[in-house]
Amino acid sequence: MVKVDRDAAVSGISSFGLMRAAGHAVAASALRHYPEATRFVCLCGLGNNGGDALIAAAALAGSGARVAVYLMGDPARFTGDAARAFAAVSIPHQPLDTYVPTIGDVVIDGLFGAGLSRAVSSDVAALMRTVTDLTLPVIAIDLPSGVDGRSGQVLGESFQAAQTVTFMTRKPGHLLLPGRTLCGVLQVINIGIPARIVTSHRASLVENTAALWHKAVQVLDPAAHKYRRGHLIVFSGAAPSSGAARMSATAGLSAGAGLVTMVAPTEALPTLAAHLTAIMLRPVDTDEMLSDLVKDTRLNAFVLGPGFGAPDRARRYVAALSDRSLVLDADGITAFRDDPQFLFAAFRGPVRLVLTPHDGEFSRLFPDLAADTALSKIDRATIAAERSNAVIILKGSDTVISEPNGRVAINANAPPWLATAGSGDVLAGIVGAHLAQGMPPFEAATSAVWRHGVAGNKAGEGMTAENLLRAIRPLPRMPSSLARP
Ligand SMILES: NC(=O)C1=CN([C@@H]2O[C@H](COP(=O)(O)OP(=O)(O)OC[C@H]3O[C@@H](n4cnc5c(N)ncnc54)[C@H](OP(=O)(O)O)[C@@H]3O)[C@@H](O)[C@H]2O)[C@@H](O)CC1
Ligand SMILES: Nc1ncnc2c1ncn2[C@@H]1O[C@H](COP(=O)(O)OP(=O)(O)O)[C@@H](O)[C@H]1O
Ligand SMILES: [K+]
Repeated sequence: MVKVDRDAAVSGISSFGLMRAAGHAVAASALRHYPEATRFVCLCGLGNNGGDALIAAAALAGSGARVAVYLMGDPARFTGDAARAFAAVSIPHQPLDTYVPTIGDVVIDGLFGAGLSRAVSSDVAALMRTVTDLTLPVIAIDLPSGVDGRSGQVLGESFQAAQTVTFMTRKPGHLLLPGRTLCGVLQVINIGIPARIVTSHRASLVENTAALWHKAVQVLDPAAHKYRRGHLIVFSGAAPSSGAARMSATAGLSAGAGLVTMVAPTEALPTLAAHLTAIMLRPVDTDEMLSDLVKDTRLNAFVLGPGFGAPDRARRYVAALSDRSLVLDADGITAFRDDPQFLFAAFRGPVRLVLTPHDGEFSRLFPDLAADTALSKIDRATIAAERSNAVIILKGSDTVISEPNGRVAINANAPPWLATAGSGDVLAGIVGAHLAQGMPPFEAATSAVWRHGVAGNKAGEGMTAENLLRAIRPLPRMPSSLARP
C-alpha cells in the first residue's frame, strides 16, 4: 500500500483527498451501524490514521452527532495530511489520558494503523483494556490499533473492534490470526485509487479464493475414463492406525481421483478390506515391492504420512518416490525430523512435493523458523518453501500456502470446527486427488485447502471427519463462482 500511495500521488491524485474519503467512509460506517450512539469518541494518534479519525469526527459532528476528540500527544507534531486535517477540523480536543470510557460511547479508533512499529505504551494498553471490559463498540480505522498489519500479531495490546474499515484492499493482518478476529466485521472501501495502480502492485501475496486456481481445475471430458482422472496411491500404516489413511483415501476418491489404491503391509489388509469398497488394496511389505509398484507410471500422485508410524520405512519409501508427486503429511513429516535436509535434497528440481504441517510438525522440519518470533506466519511459510523446494501448507485456522520463490496465499474460509481428529487426513487426500488430476502443486494445494473449508462449512458445527468426507463438493470452474462461501 505504501507503493500504491506513492504511485497514486505521482499520478496526480491528492493524498489529502484520499484521507478525506477514508474519514468519510468511517463516519458513514459509524452512523449506519450505531445510530443509537450517545456519543462518538474519536481517538487520534499523530499519524495519518489519526488524520482519518479527525476527518471522521468532523463528518460525524456535521451530521448532528455528539462527538468527542482525544489526541495522543501534542498536535504540533502532526505533519503532512494529518496536519492538514487537524487545521481543517475545528472540533475541541482533549488529551487522550483524560478520556474516561463511558457506557453509550462508540469508539472510533484512529490511534495507529499501518504505521504501528512497536508495542503500544502501558497507558494506551490500559485504556484499551477498559474499553474492552466495558464492551464499548469500537470502529477501527484501517486496523484495530495494536494489530500489526503485516503479521496479524498484537504488539502489546489491541482493541477488539466490532467493525474495521480499511481501504482499497485487505492486508495480511486482516486475515492472519489473531488480527482477523480482532477486526470484527471488515469493510474494504474504495477511496478512489484507480484499480490499475492497485493491481500493478498486487503482491504475490493473496487471499486464497477461486480466482487463484480455477483455471487449473480439470474440466471433465464427456469421454473421460478413470485413468484420465488420475490414480492416487495412499500409504497405510499398521492395522490399528489405518483409519487415518482410509480417510485420506476416501477423501481422494470423493475429490475426484479416478482411482485410489491403498498400499498397506499385508497384516493390515484384512482390516482395510473390511472397511473399503471402491478403494483398491495392494500389499507392499518391502522396498522391492514398492519399486515394482511404482514402475506403473499411471500412478501419478502419492500420499504418505497419515497413521503411517514406521519412520525408517517412511524415509525409504519417500526416497523411492522422489521423482513423483507426493503429499507428505503427519508421520511422514515427523520421520525427517533428524535430517530434513535429506528430504529437501531428494526433491530438488521441478516442484513435486507438498508438505502439510501443522505448527508442531512444522517445528520438526524447520526448528529455527518456528523459534524465530520476528517472523510472521507468511515469512515462515515462504522461507520454508524456498528451503524445501516444496509447496507448504502451514495449517491452522489461518492456513498459509506458499510455493518456492513465488506465490503465497492466506486461507480464510475454514470454520473452527475443522479442528477435529482426522480433518488433516481428509485435507491430505484432497491435495493428493488434485495432484493426481494434473493440477500444478500450488494450485492443487490452494484449491484443496479452500475445498476443505467449504466442506467444513457444509458439514457444520459438530461434524466429525467422517461427515467432512461426505461434504466434499465439486470445485468451481467458472469465474462466476468466484464468490467466497
Ligand atoms: N491508501 C491508504 O491505505 C491510505 C491510508 N491512510 C491512513 O494512513 C494510515 C497510516 O498512516 P501513518 O503511516 O502515518 O501511520 P499511523 O498508523 O498513523 O502511525 C503513526 C505513527 O505512530 C508512531 N507509532 C508507531 N507505533 C507506535 C507505538 N506503539 N506507540 C506510539 N507511537 C507509535 C509512529 O511514529 P514514530 O513515533 O515512530 O515517529 C508512526 O509513524 C493508514 O493506517 C490509514 O489509516 C489514509 O489516510 C488514506 C490513504
Ligand atoms: N481453529 C481452526 N479453524 C479452522 N481450521 C482449523 C482450525 N484448527 C485446525 N484447522 C484445520 O483442521 C485441519 C487439522 O489438521 P491436523 O492438525 O493435521 O489434524 P489431524 O491430524 O487430526 O487430521 C487442518 O486443515 C487445519 O488447517
Ligand atoms: K486504528
